[in-house]
Amino acid sequence: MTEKIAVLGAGSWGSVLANLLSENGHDVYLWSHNPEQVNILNDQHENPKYMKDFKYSTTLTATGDMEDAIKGASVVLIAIPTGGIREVSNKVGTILAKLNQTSLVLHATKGLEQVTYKRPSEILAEEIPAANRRGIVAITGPSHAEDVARKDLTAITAASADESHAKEVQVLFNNDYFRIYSNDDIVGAEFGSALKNIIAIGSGILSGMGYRDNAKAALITRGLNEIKRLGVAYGANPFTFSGLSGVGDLIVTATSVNSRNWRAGNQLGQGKSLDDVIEDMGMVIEGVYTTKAAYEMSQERHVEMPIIESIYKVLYENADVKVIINGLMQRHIRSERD
Ligand SMILES: NC(=O)C1=CN([C@@H]2O[C@H](COP(=O)(O)OP(=O)(O)OC[C@H]3O[C@@H](n4cnc5c(N)ncnc54)[C@H](OP(=O)(O)O)[C@@H]3O)[C@@H](O)[C@H]2O)C=CC1
Ligand SMILES: O=C(CO)COP(=O)(O)O
Repeated sequence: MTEKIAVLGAGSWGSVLANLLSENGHDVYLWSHNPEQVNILNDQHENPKYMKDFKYSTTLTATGDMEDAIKGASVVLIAIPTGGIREVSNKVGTILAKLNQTSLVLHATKGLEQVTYKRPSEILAEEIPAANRRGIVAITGPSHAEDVARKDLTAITAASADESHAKEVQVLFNNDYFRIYSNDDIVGAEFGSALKNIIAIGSGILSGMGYRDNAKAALITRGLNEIKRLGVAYGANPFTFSGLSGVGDLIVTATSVNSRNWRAGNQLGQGKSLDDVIEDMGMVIEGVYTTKAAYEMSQERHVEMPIIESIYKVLYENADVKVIINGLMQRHIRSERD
């Protein structure tokens, strides 16, 4: 069945998901706050800042008017970085209430809010009145926008406390190259997808310093342990971290040159400053901000996370990476299962 779907956020991920949904036959409105970007998307079917050389479907409509995008949409998908999701969700809530409309709300954001430590779905629940949302679903998992754009085989997770909503999302997105699994543990799915970005930065740092595959495997495996520990302390199901939103997303981000988090780490490992890395990337590096939130959360709940704490010290306290690595390797010896 054809649905009207609003996709909010025309960066790399929002625009590629909108394109996929449009090619799946839905009536898709892609909202951007940048009028110039809207014009180029509608006239030339391109999004040069975010997806160089990619041609979007001619059936996709871009708009700068959020109300126009949302009006009559059964589904609203928010694909905005964590730093902007509260502001955009608040606008969505206001518009839905004004229209007296109830929609299924999805998000594709991977991070934790600064200061509040809230997950994206918690922010949506606070900003969009309950009467105007039928449910909240997180779509997350190993999925570089560049790979989805070229129709590479991709499998991700739709997670919702009410799994029936996640199942609705499966039907909207599934096609012959994009497959969605459902999960009822939205807490675990959001923790896994937020925290993997920190480990991806660490993996990039190691590569930038010349370390190779053994180091990467050690970091990913022990990093996953820390992700799981913090997630479980905040109510996640440990099983979720073995799935697509856990180890799956960790693999794709911590091993790929397509990952902005990995690339940021790689440049840091080669000696570039964090400010220069952020400026040159021109796209969001979620892990930089999530590192701060995760470190503070681990302190609050007394969860031991030596790797994430080390990455925090490198990013925020200008710690010497070689000294940090030495400290990690010389920690007290212990059982793998502790
Ligand atoms: N790229 C990917 O492969 C994937 C990304 N994700 C996640 O999706 C989320 C979005 O990432 P992505 O699309 O890659 O990010 P990008 O940096 O590519 O694009 C971000 C987009 O959001 C817009 N934006 C940011 N803040 C606001 C705001 N307050 N109001 C309106 N628009 C805003 C930006 O506008 P402007 O151009 O004006 O800055 C830009 O269009 C992130 O959490 C990311 O981790 C998840 C899976 C895959
Ligand atoms: O989440 C992603 C892939 O699943 C994208 O990761 P980056 O933001 O590091 O590019």
